[in-house]
Amino acid sequence: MSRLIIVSNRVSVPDHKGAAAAGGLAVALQAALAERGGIWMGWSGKSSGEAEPEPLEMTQDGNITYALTDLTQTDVEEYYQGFANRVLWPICHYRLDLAEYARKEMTGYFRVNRFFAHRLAPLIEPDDIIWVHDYHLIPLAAELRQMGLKNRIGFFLHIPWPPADVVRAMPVHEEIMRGLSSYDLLGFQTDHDLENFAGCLKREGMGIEKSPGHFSAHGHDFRGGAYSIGIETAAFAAFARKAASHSMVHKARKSIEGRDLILGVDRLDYSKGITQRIDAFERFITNNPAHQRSVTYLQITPKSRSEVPEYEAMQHAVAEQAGRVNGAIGTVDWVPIRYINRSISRPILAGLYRLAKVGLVTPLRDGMNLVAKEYVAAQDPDDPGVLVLSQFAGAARKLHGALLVNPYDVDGTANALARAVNMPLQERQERWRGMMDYLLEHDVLHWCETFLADLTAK
Ligand SMILES: O=P(O)(O)OC[C@H]1O[C@H](O[C@H]2O[C@H](CO)[C@@H](O)[C@H](O)[C@H]2O)[C@H](O)[C@@H](O)[C@@H]1O
Ligand SMILES: O=c1ccn([C@@H]2O[C@H](COP(=O)(O)OP(=O)(O)O)[C@@H](O)[C@H]2O)c(=O)[nH]1
Repeated sequence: MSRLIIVSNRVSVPDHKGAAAAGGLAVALQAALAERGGIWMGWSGKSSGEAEPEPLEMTQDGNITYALTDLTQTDVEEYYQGFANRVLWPICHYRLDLAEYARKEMTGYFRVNRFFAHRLAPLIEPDDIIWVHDYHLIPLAAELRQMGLKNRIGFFLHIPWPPADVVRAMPVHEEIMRGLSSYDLLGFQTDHDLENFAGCLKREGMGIEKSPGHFSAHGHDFRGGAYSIGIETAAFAAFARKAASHSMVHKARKSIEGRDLILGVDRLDYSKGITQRIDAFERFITNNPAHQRSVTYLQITPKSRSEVPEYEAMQHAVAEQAGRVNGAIGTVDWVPIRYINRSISRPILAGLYRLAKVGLVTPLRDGMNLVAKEYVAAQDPDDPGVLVLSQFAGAARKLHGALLVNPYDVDGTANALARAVNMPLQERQERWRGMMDYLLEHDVLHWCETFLADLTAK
């Protein structure tokens, strides 16, 4: 078997203390590499100031070698906080209104990709398979090819890919499309993202789809496919069973005093639809006064990308909104919303998911959303909760047992909440069983193996 080299901006080096992981990509890649072993290269998350970063820091943990690089402060600002998270992220989440395009940051983005290529190249042997992840590193294959590399190189996009008219709003869309076209295999989360990509190539006259999933563009033939990322379903379910005895989960159960728990878990990100969700919860209580005091809504929202202005502004907006709603609908003996701004470790999270009668996952747009899958995996088969899920999350393409909502429709989400808390046991079990069977079969290993089988197929 060829050696696997994974490259992603975010790398999660295990600290063996159960520390919370930094989002779904890190969680999934850790699980995928643990099985097969290989090298995982990426950013350390640290800045070297304006000094040239030290050579790669290599760490061995089990069968995984981690290769981390620092970035200069200018690189962090232009590449990560700038072009990746103020242009590509909003554009790919259909938020043209939030995209802040600056030529300097675009130059920094391409410069850091070249820097990654130069640091990675000495590690690569001729038989290695290279798998690049996410929007931070789109130009990496083109850079490696320029250096003469002949290896198979695949790319997986963890976030949505929007339709041509949205992509075209980005001044450097042609360079980005050319970068994507340099890979041997492009993986998207859903069939919709793949269709959008094919539409972009066609609209721009940049390339053609010769047959389903086989493209030709910029003089290069490559393949594209939809590969829904999964979780470690069986392991996560086992986690959740054990978590009931965790003291923190025990305290949480005691503190809700027999009320139904509605749970939201998201990085503090405008794509997650948290403000619309709080509105929907308020509407649910206003329309269903019988549920006053009978539910508690716990929203766990670790801060994310705080140096990016749009994220900083959100911190104030959500905290203020949660406070306002608690003031408006709370009573002397009932606090309707518990809003937490800290990251919770996954073993505890698993226990909280299992405790929750409703998993409320309502992003305005999301590549996949692993929280939705973890919520399902954590349920008690004898008394499962209900997943209320945005139709705009990638997860909604496959989790047919969820109550699907349009997160922009506050009344619709409020009605779904009412339906979820009142759902009879038999319907909950039927809905859950179908989703759990799907997740057991399509776990993170299945995702990894199908992608790599396609990447290595000639
Ligand atoms: O690395 P950060 O800037 O702290 O952000 C965390 C991650 O957010 C995004 O996650 C995406 O990947 C998940 C797994 O495929 C998917 O379920 C989710 O819908 C996506 O939003 C981002 O794409 C990652 O690169 C970040 O590491
Ligand atoms: O306090 C928290 C909040 C989230 N997560 C994990 O972060 C990931 C979030 O992934 P998702 O795909 O839902 O969204 P992303 O943050 O990657 O956009 C999931 O595995 C969560 O279990 C966590 O460990 N602690």
